[in-house]
Amino acid sequence: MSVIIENLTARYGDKYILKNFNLRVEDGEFFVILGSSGSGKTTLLRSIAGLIPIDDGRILIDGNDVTDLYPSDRNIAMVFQNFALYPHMTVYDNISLNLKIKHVPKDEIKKKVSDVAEMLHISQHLQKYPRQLSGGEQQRVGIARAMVRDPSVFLMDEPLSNLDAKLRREMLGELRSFHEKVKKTIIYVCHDQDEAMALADRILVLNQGQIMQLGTPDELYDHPANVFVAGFIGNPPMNILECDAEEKSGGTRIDVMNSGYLEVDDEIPEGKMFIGIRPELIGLSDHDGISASFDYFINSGLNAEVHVKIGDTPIRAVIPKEEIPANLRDLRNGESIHLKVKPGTIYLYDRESGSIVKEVDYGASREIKKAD
Ligand SMILES: Nc1ncnc2c1ncn2[C@@H]1O[C@H](COP(=O)(O)OP(=O)(O)OP(=O)(O)O)[C@@H](O)[C@H]1O
Repeated sequence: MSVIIENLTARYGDKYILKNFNLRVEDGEFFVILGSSGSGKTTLLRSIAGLIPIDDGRILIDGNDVTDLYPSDRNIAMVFQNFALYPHMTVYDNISLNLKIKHVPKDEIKKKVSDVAEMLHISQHLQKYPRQLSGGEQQRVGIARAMVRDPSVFLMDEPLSNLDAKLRREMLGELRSFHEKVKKTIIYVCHDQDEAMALADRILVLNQGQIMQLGTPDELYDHPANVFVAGFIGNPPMNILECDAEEKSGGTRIDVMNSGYLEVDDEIPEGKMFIGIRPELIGLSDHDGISASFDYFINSGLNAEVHVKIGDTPIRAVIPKEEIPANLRDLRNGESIHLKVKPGTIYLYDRESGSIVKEVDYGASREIKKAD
């Protein structure tokens, strides 16, 4: 079912967290709210759940105004970061508790619990206590407990953040397939862009209560609308560097931190901006290109993440295995190195507002010229 938020205002004391906030989540969407700590994600989720009072605005679930309803009457279920299971109850009792409170007949409870337990691969644990389960299993119990209530909307607040990296990866896949099975609206809060990219149909990037961008994972990755999103999406994130654009016959010359320049055929407004270059587009060169100094590298086997600096500004390059220079291991910290930019999209952002000025297909047009 759809969730519509109209002109929501929420504050703690005199501190406004969300002001005239509007959002529409479509029926059946896996919708992720992504933002760093303190951006207002939990406040937004709790407002939808009815767990905190809101100052102004309306919340509609499936077209019905639920603003004045108790959380229990909103037909939503929440899954929390800390699982919040009752330690003295078995898994079966934890999952079935809400149904018992609602006096659902015993047979029906049994069938519902057995169905969700099967779907979440926890059937063999129903008679155990939470402490006898791994973190991932406990989290599945938390989801099962939300699921048996058959809500219209699932609200999930960082449900995977207490799990170790390997388990979190596994759970990402399971959550996606869970969503495909139940086809319910899920609103999911997290601060990890990898998690958001893996799960979401659409992502809302939130910063200090403001929507920075809303779009599909690909839209956010391919067309980040501002430096905030550019620096948030992508792992490692995009390099954002100061630059200065100057018109040059038939194109533009972009000076990068007085350490080198790129020439593009596009016409770009002249002046100081930020240039955004994905780490995957940066290569190393022996002599020409943008001057930088070597810092260190991390070899992942598949590629090398090379860290360099221009002045105090760190820059990351991700070099595929086959392009790693033979002398990389010999480079010393502080040694002079040169960067080249491979053909691909580069981004120019306004220095003041941080908004996108232009996306430029760097290198492509010149390659076409060569082909002529
Ligand atoms: N009960 C409260 N009383 C006062 N201020 C609060 C309260 N809860 C949250 N805040 C403040 O509101 C702001 C937004 O908090 P919120 O929990 O919504 O952020 P978040 O994006 O979910 O962060 P995190 O990822 O750290 O949970 C923060 O500055 C926080 O300190």
